Amino acid sequence: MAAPTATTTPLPATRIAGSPDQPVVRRIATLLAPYKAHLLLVGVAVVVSAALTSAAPFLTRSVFDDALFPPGGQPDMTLLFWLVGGLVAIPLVSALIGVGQTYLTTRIGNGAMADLRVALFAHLEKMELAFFTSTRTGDIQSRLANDVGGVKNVLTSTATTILQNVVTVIAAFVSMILLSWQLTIITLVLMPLFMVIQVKVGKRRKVLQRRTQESLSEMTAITEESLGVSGVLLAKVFNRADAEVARYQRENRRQTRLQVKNAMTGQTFFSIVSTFFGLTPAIVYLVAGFLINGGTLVGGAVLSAGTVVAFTTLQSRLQQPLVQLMRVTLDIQTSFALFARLFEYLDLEPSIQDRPGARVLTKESVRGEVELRDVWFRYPQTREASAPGGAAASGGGRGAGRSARSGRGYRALEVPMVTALTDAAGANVLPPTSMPVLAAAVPVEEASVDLGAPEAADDRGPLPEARKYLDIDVGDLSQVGEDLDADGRISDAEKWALADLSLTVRAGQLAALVGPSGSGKTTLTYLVPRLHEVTRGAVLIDGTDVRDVTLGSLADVVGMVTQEPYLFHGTITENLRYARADATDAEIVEACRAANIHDRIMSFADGYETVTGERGFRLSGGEKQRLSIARVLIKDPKILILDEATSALDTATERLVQQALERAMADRTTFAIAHRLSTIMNADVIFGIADGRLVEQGTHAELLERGGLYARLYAEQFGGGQVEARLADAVRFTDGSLLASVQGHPKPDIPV
Ligand SMILES: Nc1ncnc2c1ncn2[C@@H]1O[C@H](COP(=O)(O)OP(=O)(O)OP(=O)(O)O)[C@@H](O)[C@H]1O
Repeated sequence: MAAPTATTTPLPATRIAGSPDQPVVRRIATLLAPYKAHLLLVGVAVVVSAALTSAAPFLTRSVFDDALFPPGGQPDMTLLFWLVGGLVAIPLVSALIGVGQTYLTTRIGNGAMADLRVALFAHLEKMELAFFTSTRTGDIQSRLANDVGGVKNVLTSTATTILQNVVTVIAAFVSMILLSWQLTIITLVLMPLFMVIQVKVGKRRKVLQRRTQESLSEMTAITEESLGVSGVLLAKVFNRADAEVARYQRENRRQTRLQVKNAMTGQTFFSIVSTFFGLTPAIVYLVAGFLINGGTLVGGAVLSAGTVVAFTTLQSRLQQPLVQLMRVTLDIQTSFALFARLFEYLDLEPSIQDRPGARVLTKESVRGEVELRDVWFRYPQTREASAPGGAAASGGGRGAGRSARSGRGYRALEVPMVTALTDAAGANVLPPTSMPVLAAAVPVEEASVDLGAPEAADDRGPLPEARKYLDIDVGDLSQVGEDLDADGRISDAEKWALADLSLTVRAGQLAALVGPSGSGKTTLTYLVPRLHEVTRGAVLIDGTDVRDVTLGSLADVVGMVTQEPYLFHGTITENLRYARADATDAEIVEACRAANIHDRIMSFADGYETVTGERGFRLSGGEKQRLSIARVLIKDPKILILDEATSALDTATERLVQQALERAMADRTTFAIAHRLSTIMNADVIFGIADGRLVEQGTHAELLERGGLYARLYAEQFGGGQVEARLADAVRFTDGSLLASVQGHPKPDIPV
């Protein structure tokens, strides 16, 4: 079968990134739409207080021209009382309105911000796994925290500030024209120039803001990577703490520089504007003198002392809102950079989601047969939400690689266990449909599996004939795929993680996946719960394409015990109830007993209420594995995917984990990425995977007889049947004996 053309999920055209500001404005408006009523109230408050503020200068004029210095000569005290009363009432009422207005705007702003944050969080939860393996956690966190926080001001007060100031400016402007249009022209003559400069400053600030946020992202990412338990451990082990500090310091300096630049951009401009407004009253007095002297007032209007005083009062009142308006406009322009970053994430289309009309898979109705039919899969290209800076994926930090591929210890090949599974459903499950495909594609002989020669026997300690298989060179095994390249099946340009793969596991069977490191075993298992989506072909459960059922119901049916079990910071009970919120205490204890972890839990001072610590770091690898097995038992899925990961276990806990796994595998379809000989021997079917292809399948006996990939792996990894499993601190032999090792190398002189 020819390799299908690659179909990577394209990044949907971002409607916001790089587009003009207009769509952003509309989206911000959408964000504020639920708060229409509040906004209306704020509008009323703004107009009322602006009207009151604008009325004040007219009262002032009357104080001078009608009450204090009336044409008749004597002050009019009654009128003066009324006018002073008005002048006192205006600031009082304005202050009260101000309190209400602040309450409303704070509610609107914080509410909209919370909505945005939740929308972002919910959207990110829907993103496919591949997005997270290629995006740094710190970048995601930074957008949720720093960027959303950055737009807070815009959402909280900007709309009101604009409205308030626009109304004030308009009212003051109208009043000024009413008082003297000539003087008004003097005051506003430089405004157009100011506006042009302001737009330019805004553009510069926007660029700076984007860079500042990217730098903040980088800082968050560094913190997240370096100050997490794993990061600290890594830094300590490699003595890189100083280097980590230097990295953080460098980014901090950049951040400081950007912040200062950001703050200083436009300051000169604002100083000039303020100076101009400060000088205006003096200019007004001078021009007033010329106007009065030259008799140039149109229509014989009189420029009274009161008018001049009222005008300069208004003019000085105009200054503040005008400057504020300019600053706010600048803030908005700047905040667009933040909104754009946020909307970029919101616009990312999850590449794996429910199809319209997808049906619900009920646990009760599922038998658990799993078929992979002509499956081709390649990892999608990294999606970068943020082009400049590339913090999303390309960041040169050490985390980029780490998050893209979780680090794993050495392992030449994997093999399973299970003694309790006595399913008699037939050992070889090669379905008639896939048989020809397999035969035509990669019969094991054709795959030219070159596993390299076992190391020469030496005489280091006991069981020399077994020991020679313990130091397999992973590189040798990884060459398998290159042979396929030579056959032209997988070209260099199109490196498929899985290619032309068909297999079936019947309900209740145990299927062991074996093959060299990087051959695609994990990838294959991830296709079943749709953590990754097949590029071509299909994965079927009981004959139903997994794409035709809802993701939620699929997750209910498929359970996983991964290599590095994840526990969140919380109590043991909370971690276990994550599988099923309504699990009773009795069910939890029962699952823990079955997973061989109950007694250990009870030995902790706080028992089931023991806090597991960040990512369960307070627990040993074996304890975490058993807890994660208990968790999957509580979930009770029909299909189980498990990675035995024996290399993380020590001799003391390995047996406990093995027993727990045996119980977990019973009565359900199981895909085991097998690391134990007993699992392989007990498997109903063994699938040999090399370079993303199924190169052979059958039972242990069949595959041994065939003398292909499995036979070689069996000889080298399992010492031809003498090695049961490789553990963190020893090698366990099938006869029960142990050989202590350091980093996988036998140390016969260390007694176990
Ligand atoms: N998220 C990813 N993005 C790109 N490539 C990936 C990703 N995860 C795995 N790969 C690649 O896909 C191939 C198969 O990897 P996979 O983890 O499935 O192998 P494996 O057989 O489970 O290996 P191991 O036994 O070491 O766990 C490898 O070449 C690996 O580098």
